[in-house]
Amino acid sequence: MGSESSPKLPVIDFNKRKNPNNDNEWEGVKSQVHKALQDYGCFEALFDRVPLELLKSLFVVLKELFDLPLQTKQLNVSNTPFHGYVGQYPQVPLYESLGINDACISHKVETLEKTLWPQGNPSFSKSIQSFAEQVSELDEIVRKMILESLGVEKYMEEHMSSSSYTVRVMRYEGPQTEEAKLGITSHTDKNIITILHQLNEIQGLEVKTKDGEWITYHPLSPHSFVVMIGDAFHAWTNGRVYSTFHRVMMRGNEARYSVGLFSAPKEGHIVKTPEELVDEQHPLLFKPYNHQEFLKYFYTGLEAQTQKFGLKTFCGV
Ligand SMILES: O=C(O)CCC(=O)C(=O)O
Ligand SMILES: [Fe+2]
Repeated sequence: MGSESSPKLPVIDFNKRKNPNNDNEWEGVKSQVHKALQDYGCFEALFDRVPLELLKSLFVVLKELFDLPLQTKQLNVSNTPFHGYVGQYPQVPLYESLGINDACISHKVETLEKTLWPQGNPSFSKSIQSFAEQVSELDEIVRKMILESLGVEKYMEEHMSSSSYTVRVMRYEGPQTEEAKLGITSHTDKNIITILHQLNEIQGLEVKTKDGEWITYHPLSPHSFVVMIGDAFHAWTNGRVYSTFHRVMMRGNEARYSVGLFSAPKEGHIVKTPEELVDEQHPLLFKPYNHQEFLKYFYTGLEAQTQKFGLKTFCGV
């Protein structure tokens, strides 16, 4: 099958300054964002406010990080499941990742830097923090556009202040064969919004459409990011935006490196759908739930092993 007939993710250009004061420009992009997140739960964003030099230095420092001894990487622990060092799983032997919680807060990132490199590695803290700061602009724009599209922008401040940012860095070993091997199992993200960037030329991310077809992501530009809805935003919007299943499939000899910014409800926060989003046509889908408790339930039970939509079993109405 030629690439022309292959399905593609919607592409949305954020490169002109998207400013709420320029109504036409903002409204045009907003309706594209709303449609893409309703239909696909994700899109490819062209977003050039993250300098290429920063992405290059991030790539260099991530190679150094994953080359550290396993015992050193395992020093990055977290109370929240799937937020510290993750790897060495027999089901996904190619996968390794490391989470940097509160990635916009300098002393938190610097503490992790000193844990991983007691002699220091300022390039790590600098590039992680700059990435988080710059990409969080896009996260905020997308969240504002969705709240406005749904007529619930009055919740914007509360929505932003009840969430925090984690950066997660990923490495997928090349399987040394052209036969596709699982990099990461098909899953929906559990957080609010995920913004992913592939740091080298190695493809692998695949997104499942509502029709069950897998779309392979081929970034159009070095400024491409994938913006993806997580379960917490799906629940909060009462299903108006869709959290999509995705996975990584690896081929060939070379390792794939990617990085993501994950906005998520703060520890202890209860995700509760605003009453304005519940009516006869849109009955409540999920009862209010504690995000942290859901993560514990999901990652300690059998749910994580299956392809089921765990939030439904946890708090579906
Ligand atoms: O590496 C990627 O492109 C995808 C990673 C991913 O799906 C995740 O970390 O949740
Ligand atoms: Fe994911």
